[in-house]
Amino acid sequence: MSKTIFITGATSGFGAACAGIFAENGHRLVLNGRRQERLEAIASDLRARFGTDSLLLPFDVRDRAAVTAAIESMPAGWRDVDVLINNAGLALGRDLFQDASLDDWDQMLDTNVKGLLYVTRALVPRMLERRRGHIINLGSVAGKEVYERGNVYCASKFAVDALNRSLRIDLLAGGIKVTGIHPGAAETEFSLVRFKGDTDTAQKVYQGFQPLSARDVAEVIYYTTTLPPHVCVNDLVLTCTAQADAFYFHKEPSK
Ligand SMILES: NC(=O)C1=CN([C@@H]2O[C@H](COP(=O)(O)OP(=O)(O)OC[C@H]3O[C@@H](n4cnc5c(N)ncnc54)[C@H](OP(=O)(O)O)[C@@H]3O)[C@@H](O)[C@H]2O)C=CC1
Ligand SMILES: O=CCS(=O)(=O)O
Repeated sequence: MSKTIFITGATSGFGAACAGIFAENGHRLVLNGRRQERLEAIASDLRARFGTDSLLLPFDVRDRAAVTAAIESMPAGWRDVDVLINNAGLALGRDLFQDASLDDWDQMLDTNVKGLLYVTRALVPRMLERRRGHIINLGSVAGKEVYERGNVYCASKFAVDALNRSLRIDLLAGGIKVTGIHPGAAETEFSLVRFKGDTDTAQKVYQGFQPLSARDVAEVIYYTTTLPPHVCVNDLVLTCTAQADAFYFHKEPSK
């Protein structure tokens, strides 16, 4: 049965890979991100390859009024969202607490925590009316353990972890599934964003080991949506084989 899958941050990385895997499997998509031209290119590619129907909602998840207006503007036939993937997010900087930028902190907390809350709060009432829905929130290994210079990014992902647990309790009687997905290092645009366009520094993050790909993460997310209605993956940490936790990697020296 075709489901409606709402993906935030679908212009890149995990979000774009999720769009691809759900399209391949016959589902229709509500795609969000700030870069409208990328959303259009992804939707057009998926329509050509799989005949996928997509509704594009290009808004900034930090803008509460824009989130509400976009979700209220969804045509009637699109409002029954079966799976919400709260994926939009970012890290900015890798600085000691005392050196870090307050603007970076604001952007991380506003996107990773408040953006997730705004989108979820707008979609949950209809899920509860239908007694059906699956909310999948992208946390991180950084939301399970803190690391040096991770301070506010880690805090934002610990907040996601807390919200997963809290939502699961509050929505329990409504029959809504809540899944936390916590990837380790994955090569996407994440490090390029974190290091503000410094490609050398971004590439060094992934040297000496094979990181997860966006597709690896999307396949695991997709799997959690294929289980019977009475089965929910509550919390899932996935790393590449060369990563044990937020700190420990096995890296081969560069040749
Ligand atoms: N890559 C990694 O190693 C890991 C990443 N994560 C988390 O996974 C999620 C996806 O990251 P990843 O795919 O790697 O990174 P990317 O940078 O490749 O993708 C991030 C996506 O988020 C969107 N986004 C960022 N800010 C906003 C905003 N204010 N409003 C709407 N969309 C926004 C971007 O779209 P646009 O710029 O067009 O708005 C983009 O589509 C993030 O939450 C990240 O923290 C977790 C663990 C590991
Ligand atoms: O969330 C992303 C992974 S890491 O950079 O914090 O290890």
